[in-house]
Amino acid sequence: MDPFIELDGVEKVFDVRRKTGFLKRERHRVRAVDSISFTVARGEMVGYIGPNGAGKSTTIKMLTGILTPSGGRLRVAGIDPSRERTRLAHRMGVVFGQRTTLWWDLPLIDSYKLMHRMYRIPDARYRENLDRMVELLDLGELLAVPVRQLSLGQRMRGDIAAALLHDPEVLYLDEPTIGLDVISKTKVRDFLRQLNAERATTVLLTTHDLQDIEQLCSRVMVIDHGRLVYDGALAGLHEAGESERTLVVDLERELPPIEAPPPARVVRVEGPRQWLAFPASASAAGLVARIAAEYPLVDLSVREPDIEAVIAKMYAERADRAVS
Ligand SMILES: Nc1ncnc2c1ncn2[C@@H]1O[C@H](COP(=O)(O)OP(=O)(O)OP(=O)(O)O)[C@@H](O)[C@H]1O
Repeated sequence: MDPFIELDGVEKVFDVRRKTGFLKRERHRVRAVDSISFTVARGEMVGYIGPNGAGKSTTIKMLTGILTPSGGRLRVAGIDPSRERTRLAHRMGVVFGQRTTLWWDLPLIDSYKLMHRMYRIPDARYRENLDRMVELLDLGELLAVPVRQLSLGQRMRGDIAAALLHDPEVLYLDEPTIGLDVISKTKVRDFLRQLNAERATTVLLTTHDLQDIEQLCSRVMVIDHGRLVYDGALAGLHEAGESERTLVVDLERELPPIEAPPPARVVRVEGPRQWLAFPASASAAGLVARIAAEYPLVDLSVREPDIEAVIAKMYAERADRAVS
């Protein structure tokens, strides 16, 4: 593996002053990122998720060199971002879903022309990249439109193109699909998939929309209270979250709750239909055989745990542990 992004025990502590009385201020420290270590290989597309205030944006700001870590070691392409931010700027692209890097009053194309000069992109490369972005992100008719007149989805596509005109090796995306309609989301996701496949651009993606992760990332990192609590395949989150699957059983008639072998248990009864929860890691076969032998079974289906529920459960369990 060629580690492109490397974090080793990285920390970020903010000193915050809080007003506690008329003239009284109290200082306290917020540990926004708490000893995080991970590596991302060149060409990987990784999801970086966590609840509000978990430390995602702080991590991205350190990766881009906007913030300096309070401790630990951080390198991107072998470069310390906070020390050599300008050198790294030519090799990375950043898109913040809630902010734009485009000039509000100018037509989209003028922002691109300004970036062409700012990043000193060679003419041929600029033209080639621009043509490609215009085609893939469907920007043709938007180039002459002032940015403030673009819809959110159009502006987001415009911002993604802007972040990629200089051919960065790594792209940081902070909520790239926030507020977009389904069609725009699909366009953005299709484009990112293609970019990653064709150019092997390394992508770190922060999102609250788990479909972004499901459709784009084979690896996901979960951060909570500044700590990395999971790093692995999306599918593995089910086990990490100790989630449950549901067996939906249709009986011939309304009956009292099925007596299932624990930990399986009936969680809902509606007429002849009953819902049984059982651990996602267990096989359904034994449970199904037992119910079929003892009850007048008409039909059944197994429902996989919904990934959002798994993650919500994971956060809730960690919060419980922190309190107890
Ligand atoms: N400049 C700052 N000064 C003081 N505290 C800060 C600063 N920036 C972030 N924090 C605090 O650090 C913690 C992590 O914030 P961060 O913005 O990184 O979270 P996040 O995971 O990106 O959240 P969200 O999903 O809401 O954007 C929060 O408690 C936040 O209040």
